[in-house]
Amino acid sequence: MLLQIDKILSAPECEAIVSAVGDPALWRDGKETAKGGAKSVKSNTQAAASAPPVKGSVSKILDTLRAHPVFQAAAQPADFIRPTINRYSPGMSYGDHVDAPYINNLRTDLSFTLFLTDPDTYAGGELVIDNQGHEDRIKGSAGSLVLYPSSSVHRVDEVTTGERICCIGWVKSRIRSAEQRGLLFEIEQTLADLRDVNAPSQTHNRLLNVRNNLLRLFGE
Ligand SMILES: O=C(O)CCC(=O)C(=O)O
Ligand SMILES: [Fe+2]
Repeated sequence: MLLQIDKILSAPECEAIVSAVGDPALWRDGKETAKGGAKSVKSNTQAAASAPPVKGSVSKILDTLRAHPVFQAAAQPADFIRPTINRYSPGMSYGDHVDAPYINNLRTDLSFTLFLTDPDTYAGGELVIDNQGHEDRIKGSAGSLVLYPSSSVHRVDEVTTGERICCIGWVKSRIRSAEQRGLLFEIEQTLADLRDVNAPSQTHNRLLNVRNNLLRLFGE
């Protein structure tokens, strides 16, 4: 399942992060963290994770994701893995590749890209995800996020003008099976619908109990 969530961060929050990581001394060659075939097709820069402004920005982003009900329901995060602020300047791209199955000894179930710069400010830079032979091409507004299975072949098309800055990362989910995670997400959305129509609390609680018991059954 590919999911886009809008307005995870506001425009001023995105601008604040982009300016916090603006010092050129913070940026490293993205090849440093790529493995195998991905290394040869990766051309971007990444903000040094240990630098205080980068740490602060990433921790704000992770706090926001943990508190976001739709992200939480769709990803069921057990761990966030190597969240990274990346940047594509003109001429940079990341060709077709697959992400490593384990990063820092944690299984990568889901990948995310949180766009920090507005799509009007750069040309190119689409995130292109293979979806059973069909290509999903995503260029989100600043503050929006795309969540996709880490098992998909994907790439970032060349940026030709401007700068594409994003926070990317991986999630180890409490629910390993994408099918089970998808069913739980459907239930979660139905719970939200029941709340919207002020369904009797007994009805809501019964479905909530099914959700909770499936979490116990499917969770690791
Ligand atoms: O920048 C992106 O949207 C994705 C980057 C990516 O695929 C990666 O770093 O593995
Ligand atoms: Fe990737």
